[in-house]
Amino acid sequence: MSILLVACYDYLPKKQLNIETISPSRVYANTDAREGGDTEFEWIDQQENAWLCRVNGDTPYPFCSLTILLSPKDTLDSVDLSNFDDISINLDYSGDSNYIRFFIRNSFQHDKKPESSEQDSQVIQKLEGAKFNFVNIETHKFYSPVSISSADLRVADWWIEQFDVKPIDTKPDISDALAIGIDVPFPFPKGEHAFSLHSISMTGKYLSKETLYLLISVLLGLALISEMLFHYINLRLNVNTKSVQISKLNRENKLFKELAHKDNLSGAYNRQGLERVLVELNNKQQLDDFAIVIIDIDNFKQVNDTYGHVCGDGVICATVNVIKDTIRNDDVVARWGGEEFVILLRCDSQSNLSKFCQKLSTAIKAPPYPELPISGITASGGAAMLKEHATFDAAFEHADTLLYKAKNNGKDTIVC
Ligand SMILES: Nc1nc2c(ncn2[C@@H]2O[C@H](COP(=O)(O)OP(=O)(O)OP(=O)(O)O)[C@@H](O)[C@H]2O)c(=O)[nH]1
Repeated sequence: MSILLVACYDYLPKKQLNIETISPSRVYANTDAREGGDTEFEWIDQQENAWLCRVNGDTPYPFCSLTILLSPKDTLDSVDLSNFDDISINLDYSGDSNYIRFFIRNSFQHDKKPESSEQDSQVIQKLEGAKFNFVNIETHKFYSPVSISSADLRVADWWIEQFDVKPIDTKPDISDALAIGIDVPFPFPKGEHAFSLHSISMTGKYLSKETLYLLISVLLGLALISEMLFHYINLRLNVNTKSVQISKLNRENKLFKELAHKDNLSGAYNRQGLERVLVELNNKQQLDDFAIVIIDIDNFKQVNDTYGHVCGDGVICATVNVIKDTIRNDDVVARWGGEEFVILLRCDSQSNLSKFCQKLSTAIKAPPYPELPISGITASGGAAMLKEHATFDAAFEHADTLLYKAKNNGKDTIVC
């Protein structure tokens, strides 16, 4: 798109300015008669913008011009013509000059006020010091409308000398134009010179090449920034979605891990769960603060056989609930298998362990199963302080031995 715009720059639509040439309020004739010369200006037909300059030959530097103000005489506002690069002049000329001079007068601030006589009109006073941009055009070209480029304009040497203009200000400038005009450059041949001005128009690009390049650069920059912004927002959204997915996966992972460590039926830890707890306690070097209690429900086969497996399952769950209600938060209960449970109990002395065993035995026996068609559930168990054994396995074996002892001694007791 940008390349296309640059390539087609010359074919882009142009703006046009038609100079109003016949309004009496804008047209203004000037001759050397103002300075005592004898050159004469005469309208042939003012409506048709046709005039005559008569050079009588007694004035060393004769001049006779038609100046067209770009705004009415009373305001004399300036117009920016710098964006117009083509000037078309449709003029008929008859006379002996080889050149016609086209000029544009541009506002100029002089350090010193230009000299002008008291009698000079305000217009002349304002135009007096205006920069004189001009181009000489060969008269034979005027058989048809002549097109000139504003780049061909130069600043008149006489104007530079007359006002002692600094070099920096000697470049052509039509950005603040007050008037345009037609006259004959030096040497102005003696005799009659007839002019008939049909039209003057100027055309120019709406955008200068520099502005177009700047605009394209800005647009490309904006497009680039938008693109980057779009990708950034997309990326952020993706990251957000991914982090939501990751935290969901983490939650699910945690849940699955939890489930993998729990017994489906009773909700107590399973063997893997107990092992994990043991590893954690071992890492924290807290194992010695605990005791192990192994519990086995008495005559459970009979429960199953009498009331069915569903009832047996209920007894398992109820027993876990009783154990959970008896232990503290720091303690852990795991289903070791069948109707056998392992409790890790935070306990600092053998006497406290005995008290707990007694309490648990009573709690299991104390018909806590209103929803089940049975009562009189008892359990046997064995318990050991971990700190009194070299390893957990050794303590487990000892507790297991005590459990068997309890079973053999008539059940319904936890030995420690
Ligand atoms: N309902 C149910 N029964 C189970 C489950 N796991 C094991 N059992 C049963 O539990 C019974 C255990 O019987 P035994 O090992 O003879 O023990 P017991 O009848 O309690 O005898 P003592 O331990 O000597 O008091 C077996 O019949 C198993 O089938 C379970 O998850 N649910």
